[in-house]
Amino acid sequence: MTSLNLKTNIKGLNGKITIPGDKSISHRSVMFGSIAHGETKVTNFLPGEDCLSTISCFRKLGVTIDETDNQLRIIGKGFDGLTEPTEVLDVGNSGTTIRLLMGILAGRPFFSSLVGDESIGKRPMTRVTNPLTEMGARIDGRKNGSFTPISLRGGGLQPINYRLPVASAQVKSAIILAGLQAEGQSTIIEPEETRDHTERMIIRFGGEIHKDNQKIIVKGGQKLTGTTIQVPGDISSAAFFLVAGAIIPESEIVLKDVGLNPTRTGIIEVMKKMGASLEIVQNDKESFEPSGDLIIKTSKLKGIVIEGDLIPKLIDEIPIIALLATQAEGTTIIKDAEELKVKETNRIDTVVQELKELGAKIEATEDGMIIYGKSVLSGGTVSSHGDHRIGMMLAIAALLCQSEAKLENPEAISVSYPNFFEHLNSLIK
Ligand SMILES: O=C(O)C1=C[C@@H](OP(=O)(O)O)[C@@H](O)[C@H](O)C1
Ligand SMILES: C=C(OP(=O)(O)O)C(=O)O
Repeated sequence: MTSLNLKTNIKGLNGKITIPGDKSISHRSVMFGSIAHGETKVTNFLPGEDCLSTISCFRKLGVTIDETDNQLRIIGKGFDGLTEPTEVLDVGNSGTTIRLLMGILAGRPFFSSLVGDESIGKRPMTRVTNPLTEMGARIDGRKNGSFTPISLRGGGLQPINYRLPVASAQVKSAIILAGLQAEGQSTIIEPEETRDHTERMIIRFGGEIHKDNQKIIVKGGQKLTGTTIQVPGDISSAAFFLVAGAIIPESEIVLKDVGLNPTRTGIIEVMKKMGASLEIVQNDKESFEPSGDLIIKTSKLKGIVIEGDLIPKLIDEIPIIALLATQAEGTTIIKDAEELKVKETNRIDTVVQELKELGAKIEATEDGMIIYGKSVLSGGTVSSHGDHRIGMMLAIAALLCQSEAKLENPEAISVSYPNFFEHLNSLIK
């Protein structure tokens, strides 16, 4: 583990950056390319560590995947073409990889075992293993099947009618992927709408799925066909520069080709409500995932309440929204965000602890946090705690710090944004 001296006391972030590919869509492009028949070509694939873990797992399942310059060529042989792995499948730090992969493996009549890093070892898996077991998969794992390492023997799945106990796109997607292999029709009801990239992928790969508000219906036994996927920029990565542009004096940043799927744009809604000077130029090119350019300028902000069905649409952006709120006049309250406790870290605790260290006035609550603005950030030594989003949030916070700031374990950032510091430095005069 290393530490990095961060840039502090900056005025003016100016310029244009092209945000790297969306992590959720990159994962799914590998998975769907693998379970479809024929060739899939992916452009603007995110070469972050999480997505590389997904590639590595599918190669171990017998799929040929060529990767050059953020482009993939995947030779899919259908669900039936996946083969029993001779090695353990290592998902690294990636919750999306393990949970969606279990949905695919649940339908495969062979044995596999899954492990991940220390953080994955603390994240709950029964939310996925319970419905998959109900469908007929045989799954076991540490602490009565709750945590990795996990072993799985799939095949012979029955369809399911399932009401999700938590709003989670990973759980929904795992059941959809198992449902595609079940005998009959499955129905999934989500408590709040979550990101719908899996549903869009099925249609892009020539399959069928029906959505009626929060009710999703998927038929088993469908044959998917390889296609081309152009991955848009990741709005969750863009979020760091949206906030940086809004809070650093004398800034104007253009973010090119950012994904604008309405199930992901909660951050835009929040920033506009807080008074940010944010312009959206929607791309008109026809795509299965909408995108556009975002232009952000230094803004005068006010505190707001963030809660309810907006939370799943900005769940990964809450750490950086907390920083934004420290620079708004008045109080910001974030509620209904208990899910933050089971991410790469307990993000309620890590955000509060690290922003406090820099001088922010912020307190944790049972389901979120309260941030009192506007506060002056001083400086100090902070840590990513091995969580990429905490690391990037702290690097942006440091830009406002009046004295030195040091980040421990900055390496974690390469999980979702390997060239983050290169992009940040290109905007500093
Ligand atoms: O489906 C996905 O790609 C993701 C869903 C979300 O997790 P949950 O489903 O656990 O909310 C999100 O936090 C994660 O970064 C990516
Ligand atoms: C929670 C995240 O990812 P995952 O669940 O895939 O580890 C994230 O990227 O913020």
